[in-house]
Amino acid sequence: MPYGTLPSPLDEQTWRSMPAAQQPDWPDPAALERVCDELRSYPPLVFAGECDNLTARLAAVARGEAFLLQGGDCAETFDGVSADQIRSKLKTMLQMAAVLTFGASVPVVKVGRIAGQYSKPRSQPTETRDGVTLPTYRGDSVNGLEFTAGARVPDPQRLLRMYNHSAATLNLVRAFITGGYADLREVHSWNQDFVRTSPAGQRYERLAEEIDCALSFMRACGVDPTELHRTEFYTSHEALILDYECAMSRLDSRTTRRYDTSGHMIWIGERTRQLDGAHLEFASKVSNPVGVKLGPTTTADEALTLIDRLDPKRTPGRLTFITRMGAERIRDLLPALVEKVTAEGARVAWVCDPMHGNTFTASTGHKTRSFDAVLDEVAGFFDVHRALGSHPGGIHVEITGDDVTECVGGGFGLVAEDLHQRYESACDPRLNRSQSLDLAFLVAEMYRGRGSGTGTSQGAGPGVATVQAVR
Ligand SMILES: O=C[C@H](O)[C@H](O)COP(=O)(O)O
Ligand SMILES: C=C(OP(=O)(O)O)C(=O)O
Ligand SMILES: [Mn+2]
Repeated sequence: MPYGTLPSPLDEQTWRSMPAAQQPDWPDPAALERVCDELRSYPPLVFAGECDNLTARLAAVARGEAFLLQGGDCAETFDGVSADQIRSKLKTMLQMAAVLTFGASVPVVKVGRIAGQYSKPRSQPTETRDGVTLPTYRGDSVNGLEFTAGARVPDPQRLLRMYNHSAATLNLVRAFITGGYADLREVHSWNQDFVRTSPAGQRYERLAEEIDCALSFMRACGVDPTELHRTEFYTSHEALILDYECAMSRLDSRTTRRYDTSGHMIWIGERTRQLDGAHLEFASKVSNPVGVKLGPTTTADEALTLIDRLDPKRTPGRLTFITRMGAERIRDLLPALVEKVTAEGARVAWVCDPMHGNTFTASTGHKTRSFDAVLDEVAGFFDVHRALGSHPGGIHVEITGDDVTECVGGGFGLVAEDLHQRYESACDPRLNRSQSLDLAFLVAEMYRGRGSGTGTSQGAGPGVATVQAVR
């Protein structure tokens, strides 16, 4: 048994005396407590040793020896837990990783926003439609997306469903990863349903042929690429609902260190990274690799305090800074943070989230993002890190394997008027499969130093009005 009920100093509870932002207003605290007791009795979803392995991989990212691809839905939904949907997400991540590994000649650490990404911080506590005001949707772990008073009441039973849906998802992901689906020799099969219809698919197919040639060459040289049969794939989510994360934390019987066993990596969001807040306190007590989103208001001193609190021993791989400044501001805002953190001697992994600083409302009323702005933020991220000699360590993206129409631009030149066709996200707009692959190719070029790392924002694209920036 990897986990036991070793005596706990109750360290994991210290966050309770601190302000916790973005927590649901559970109507029945006793019902919540019963749910948490039940969660505490459940097996962990991940094993501490796996979290340590991911820390080691992220240490390579921090040292400049690997690249992080972290991606998936903005908000997973319970209805989305089907074999088809899980396969499709995984396939897209594997294709992006193949493009990056081969195109940029760098090991890629694959981390899904998956098997736990069910909780959402929101800008507003309420939402009004046609004169009716209800609490906002906070993710399937908390309330329902349907716009009815009943659905929007927070229900702690949903935390149990989050556990079960995460377990089912993780089970299938593990089966695919270890059972041969993720074998690099399957590089063509991930593309089967896609190649004919899409320029990105066709470009991918050419790359897959090159990979085949490389594998044949290795075999001809007597190198047995059986290592390629399996890959590593890790899970991550925003550690938002602290009652859940706390109930899922366990002491590792090998080391007596505490881990949040709801996922391999957790991150703290832009809205919950207060230095005196409960989220930071909780994260400081668990040994998983931790990410922190850094938005445009982040000061260098805040970044240094985050390092002191979360990574006092300066363990490479423990802390990942996920910057999300917006395409227009990254070149101005990122250098000071990187310079001060570097001067302090901290070895964090720097990762770019080019999604959350580039959200706006289209003329049609849809919350969207422009592919050009996403690309431009990544280009700015590369520009800054290249100029400062630090390592552009990865991307953190909201993507799906489906051909949705949620972000404008990309290979098919989606415009605002297209967005209604397949807008399926429960929260933020995701890059569809073709846009995700396009991005992977362009990032691979930037990594190799050939791409437009000096790009400028090309605006929102035709037919799209920037009505209102969304934080
Ligand atoms: O995913 C991130 C946040 O939950 C999201 O961007 C907030 O969106 P909102 O501004 O619609 O609340
Ligand atoms: C809420 C999110 O991002 P941020 O905290 O950066 O706004 C997210 O990643 O979905
Ligand atoms: Mn999001």
